[in-house]
Amino acid sequence: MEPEDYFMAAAVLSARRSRDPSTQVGACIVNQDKKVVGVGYNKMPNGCEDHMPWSRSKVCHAELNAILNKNSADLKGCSIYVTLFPCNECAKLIIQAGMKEVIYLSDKYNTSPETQAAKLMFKQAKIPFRKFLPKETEVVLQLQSV
Ligand SMILES: Nc1ccn([C@H]2C[C@H](O)[C@@H](COP(=O)(O)O)O2)c(=O)n1
Ligand SMILES: [Zn+2]
Repeated sequence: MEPEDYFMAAAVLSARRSRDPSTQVGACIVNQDKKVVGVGYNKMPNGCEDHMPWSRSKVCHAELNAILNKNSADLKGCSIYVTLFPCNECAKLIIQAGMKEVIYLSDKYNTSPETQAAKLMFKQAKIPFRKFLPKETEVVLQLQSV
């Protein structure tokens, strides 16, 4: 499997863990040695999921969780693979973490103020973003041994 397909597949698989009834988002952070250093998905804060109804305003975004789940000292020069274009709040985190590029699958909220603001900040911070173009369009996982 091509490395980039693997990294986006990791983001897609991570998104499968989200309990968001409407949009499941995954993120996978990769360092300059092409090693995965953090993955995450959108979820309610730890310990809150069973006590509060799902709320968009309280959810921790996939990018935030991937950053907080990092297994390296810092994320400078890393790439982030996301299944949905980052919002303005996540864009700030990505910029401040020193990441070097954003690769996204969906841009379904392209016209929203949050996405427009995120794009403006990435441009000003000179962080390129590009739509993911897969080599393989489908990954089949067999989890049962035969
Ligand atoms: N870059 C993003 C954008 C959104 N999310 C999360 C936040 C919500 O859980 C969901 C969006 O819900 P919708 O407005 O489609 O009902 O996705 C994220 O984690 N990262
Ligand atoms: Zn966000």
